[in-house]
Amino acid sequence: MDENNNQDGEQIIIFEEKITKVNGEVAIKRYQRGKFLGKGGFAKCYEATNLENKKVLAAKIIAKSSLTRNRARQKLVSEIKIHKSLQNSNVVQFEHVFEDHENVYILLELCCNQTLNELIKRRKRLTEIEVQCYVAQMINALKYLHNNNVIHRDLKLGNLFLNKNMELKLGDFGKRELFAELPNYIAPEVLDGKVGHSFEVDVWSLGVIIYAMLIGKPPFETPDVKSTYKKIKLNQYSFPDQVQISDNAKQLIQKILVLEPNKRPTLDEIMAHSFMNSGGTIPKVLPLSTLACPPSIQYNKQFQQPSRASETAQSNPKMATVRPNISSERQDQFGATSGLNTGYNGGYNSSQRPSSQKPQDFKQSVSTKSLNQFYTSGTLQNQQSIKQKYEIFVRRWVDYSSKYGLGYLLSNGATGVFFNDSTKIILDPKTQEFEYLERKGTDKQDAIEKFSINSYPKELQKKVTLLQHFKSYLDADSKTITSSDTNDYDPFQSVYVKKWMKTRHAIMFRLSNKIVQVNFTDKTEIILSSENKLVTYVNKLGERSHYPLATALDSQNQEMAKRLKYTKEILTHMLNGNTNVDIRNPE
Ligand SMILES: Nc1ncnc2c1ncn2[C@@H]1O[C@H](COP(=O)(O)OP(=O)(O)OP(=O)(O)O)[C@@H](O)[C@H]1O
Repeated sequence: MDENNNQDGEQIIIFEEKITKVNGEVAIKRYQRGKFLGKGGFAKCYEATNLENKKVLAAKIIAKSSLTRNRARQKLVSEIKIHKSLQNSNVVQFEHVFEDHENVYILLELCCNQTLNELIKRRKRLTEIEVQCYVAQMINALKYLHNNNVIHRDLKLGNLFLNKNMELKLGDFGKRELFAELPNYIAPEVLDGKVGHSFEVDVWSLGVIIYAMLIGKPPFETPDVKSTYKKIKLNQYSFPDQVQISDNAKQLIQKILVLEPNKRPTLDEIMAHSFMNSGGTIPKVLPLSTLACPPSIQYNKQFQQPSRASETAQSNPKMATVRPNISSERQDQFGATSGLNTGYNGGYNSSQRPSSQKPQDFKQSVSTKSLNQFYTSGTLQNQQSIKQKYEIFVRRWVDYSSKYGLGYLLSNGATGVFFNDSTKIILDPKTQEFEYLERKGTDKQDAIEKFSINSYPKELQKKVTLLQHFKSYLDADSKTITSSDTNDYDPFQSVYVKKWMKTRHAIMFRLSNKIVQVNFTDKTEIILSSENKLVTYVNKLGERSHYPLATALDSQNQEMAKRLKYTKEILTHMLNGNTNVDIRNPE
């Protein structure tokens, strides 16, 4: 591998394949190493661009020094041999292999949306329509493998990749050390060391995967390998009460997870099971937005039986009403933005206040005592104007900063995005006009430009599309938006998130109306209006109370006072530009 610097001083790493022709001439193919994708037992994986045709691939680079053991070499050879022979729309495409004196390079189809393992970590669990979509694709891959007499033997969430179009791709054909890691997905007969175990081991793992996708963790998970073995061998697992899944889903898992291999259903039987086959259609692929959040109600409607589509229970993630006739149309909500795909690391979170916790009327909710104190502090302005400014806060938010930014919905109905490049966008819910804020040069203030959602400069296309996707997600629970919310929208005073930061215990927003809002993980909230010298506290039950800022720290309400102190601390960090702090628990 050669290392060089480009004009900007960035390091460029090139690796080359030398091909010696029959006539002795040497041809060289060059690849530029790109972003690091991950590390396996033997390989480091990077994006790699073929400099001849600019095709971007995944390169698994294996140091020859790690292959000193015969067994490791044999396993690598068998991985390459098997993988090279496979071609299926749901199997990671093997592109090429070559070596130099240092490394072996395996070039594969790039799956830039990571694996289902990262997806589940991010999303916690998936909805049934998503699980059906992934199971249908897994079955397609497994049928192909089994028809070609290949047993994968190492099916797990981490080997199920997602490419830029969100197609599921089964990868990693290099089962090396069987017991190298926690054996969560391994079939009991494999653990027993029974010889001749067959295709049914993959079916078992598929059952474990279905369980893990729906429940959020594998069924036999324990802190140590020995207890997991024991649980698998005794087939000891249960469905937690706190996660609701359909009876069809439970039945399918129970049918698959049986100790006797030949009693497990075949792949065709799984495909014909009522979990996969009870009305509606299964999307061929899922929208990119599902990397961060569940598909919207509108999206799900397209795949439900017409009779079910009108039911209000759609918000229930239990969706077992799909048939296995896969819809041929791509239903990618992000369609136009698929070029935005890059790797994805990190978290997702969202906060939503039940609609019953809509802000109460200012007059009713401020106690007479605190109001008196407030009046005497001499800062009271027109009560109506306070109400308006004071009421604008962040109602819902989605942290997708690992890729794009923070999306949020304000209490006045406006949707905004704080992009990772610090530009901001805020959409007027009534006129469908948006403001785009960008800091230019050395300016201290953001420059504000106004456009309509139907006409804006081409370079804003990705951002507007993202705004719309954030909006459709944040609006998904229509109960949280009422027309009275949008009536609060004041076109002359558009409010947006100016800064935000997250700690282990809270997320903090600083709004352009000088409001600081902190949402704690225990659902309590502080809203600090420096302009009105007012603190609003939302307790764990969603009840709101208001305190004059001057006396709030000494308040009888210890719970609130602690959180206010915490707010002041993070605010100081935020104002000093330290957004990467982790402050002690507010308690
Ligand atoms: N085709 C691909 N596209 C994108 N990322 C990939 C691709 N193949 C592998 N990776 C990523 O590269 C990392 C290393 O891959 P590798 O297959 O070596 O890992 P592994 O399966 O964990 O290792 P092992 O084979 O030792 O179990 C993984 O984190 C994986 O997510």
